[in-house]
Amino acid sequence: MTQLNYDLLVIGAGSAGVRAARLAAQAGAKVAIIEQQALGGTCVNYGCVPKKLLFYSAAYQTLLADSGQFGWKTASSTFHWQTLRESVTAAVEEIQQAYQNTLAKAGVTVLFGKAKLTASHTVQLNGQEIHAKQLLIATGASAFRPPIPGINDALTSDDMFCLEQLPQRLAIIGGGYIATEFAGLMQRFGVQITIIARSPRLLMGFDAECTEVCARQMRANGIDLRLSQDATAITRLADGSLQVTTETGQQIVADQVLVAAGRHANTEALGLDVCQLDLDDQGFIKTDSLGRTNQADIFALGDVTGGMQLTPMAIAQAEALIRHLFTPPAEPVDPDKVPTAVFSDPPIAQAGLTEAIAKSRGMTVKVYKKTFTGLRSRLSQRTAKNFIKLVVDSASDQVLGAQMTGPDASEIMQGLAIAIQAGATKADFDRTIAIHPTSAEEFTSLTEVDSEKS
Ligand SMILES: Cc1cc2nc3c(=O)[nH]c(=O)nc-3n(C[C@H](O)[C@H](O)[C@H](O)COP(=O)(O)OP(=O)(O)OC[C@H]3O[C@@H](n4cnc5c(N)ncnc54)[C@H](O)[C@@H]3O)c2cc1C
Ligand SMILES: NC(=O)c1ccc[n+]([C@@H]2O[C@H](COP(=O)([O-])OP(=O)(O)OC[C@H]3O[C@@H](n4cnc5c(N)ncnc54)[C@H](O)[C@@H]3O)[C@@H](O)[C@H]2O)c1
Repeated sequence: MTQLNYDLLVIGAGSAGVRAARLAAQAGAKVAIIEQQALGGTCVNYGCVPKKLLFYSAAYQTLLADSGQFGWKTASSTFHWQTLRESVTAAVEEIQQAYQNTLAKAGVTVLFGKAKLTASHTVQLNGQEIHAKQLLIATGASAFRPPIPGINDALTSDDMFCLEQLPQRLAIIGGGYIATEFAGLMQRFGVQITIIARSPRLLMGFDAECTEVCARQMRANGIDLRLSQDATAITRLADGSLQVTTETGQQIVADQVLVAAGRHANTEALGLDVCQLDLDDQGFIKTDSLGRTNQADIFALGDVTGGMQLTPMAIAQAEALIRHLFTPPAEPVDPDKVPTAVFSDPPIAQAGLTEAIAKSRGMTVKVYKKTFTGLRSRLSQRTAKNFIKLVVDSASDQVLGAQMTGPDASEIMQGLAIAIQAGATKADFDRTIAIHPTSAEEFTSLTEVDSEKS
């Protein structure tokens, strides 16, 4: 059996693993990274990147539908899924290649195959034993299938990117990021959507008013939202369609079912028992804020550790760990400062604290918010409303959080996240000169609302 030795061995070449491996190699360590599928992990291959490309495609539906009011005489347009799917695949392959080049340039050895721990410093891969002084587990997460009869007939988000053809009717189980994003995309591509969500509203971690504005618009777009409904079974009917039954006896018939009920840690068959790593009650690897596990020299980062399952979070954790190992001290990532967006239709974005979180921590806050119609809707005649909100600490005037539902929310929020990170006050927002005419300018002129009365 061949033996290989490294300073750091990374398992999983997704957002967390690739960043950690590259930085460690640049700091002078002898590093190898093991990947069982494609470089780039979920974000590049089955997540952020292909999803956002579908999102851009879906936006054309709106633009084309409204173009007449803006003076364009267009021939009737049709949507061709296979063309989009092939363009997206080609773009993803280019990014995989860019990852390969980046790792090679940094001097990281890339090994393909499924890694399994055989001792706390030893991994088995394709019949080889690999030893490392330090081990980093960055194996990510995959779609969780709730244990209900027929669940194996459901698709996961991974499957959505390789569909041969789009279904006419899609039932989506779940009310989080993936459910709302795919509902919006597929609806724009002409698929009839029903969402079956256990929660009383969509996107429970987001501001309730933001999600309400989004849900109202989703309904207006024709999406059937069944909230507070727990799916209890999926049954294949005689004509090949699938029927989802809920706890309250509702029955939804569709051609395909997408399960988007959260993601579970990729730790199965990894051999974690040989090093007695502590896991939480959902199976995620327990770490401290710098990625240290209960075992010396074994670290874990990204989705496999639970918490905020976002690419920038995985990358920031990797940067903090490598700083801790090579150029200490390192500052852990502050989850309160992680902005996020849902690429739903309309999109939602937030930075900092929501009103509910701030209040649950006993903070006294002032709330500023506004519902308005974007200028574009004046010509398109759309009824969609934008909603924006600022949460401000009453004592210091510091802006604790910002939220938005509406077009470009994610792009606008990235700028606001910088202001919040820098500790800007409401007075700073107010004395900022607007860029006119934009939706973002509304953030510079918000007046207070008594959130208890509104
Ligand atoms: C549909 C979807 C859309 C998303 N959209 C966004 C978005 O818009 N913005 C955002 O910030 N986040 C988004 N995310 C979340 C984001 O993709 C993840 O948070 C991020 O990819 C996590 O990175 P990671 O490195 O922890 O894990 P991953 O990227 O999942 O990487 C883990 C890698 O480990 C490999 N692996 C697992 N086990 C083994 C083994 N035994 N041996 C070898 N290799 C192994 C896997 O094949 C995988 O490549 C989305 C996720 C999904 C599913
Ligand atoms: N734009 C982005 O940044 C983005 C996009 C997609 C995914 N992601 C990441 O991926 C993660 C996974 O996405 P997700 O949408 O699968 O998870 P999620 O945690 O966002 O939502 C899961 C949803 O499934 C529901 N649910 C759970 N068990 C259920 C059951 N048995 N029956 C019915 N409903 C059930 C929950 O109530 C919740 O609404 C997200 O938490 C997010 O971190 C991020």
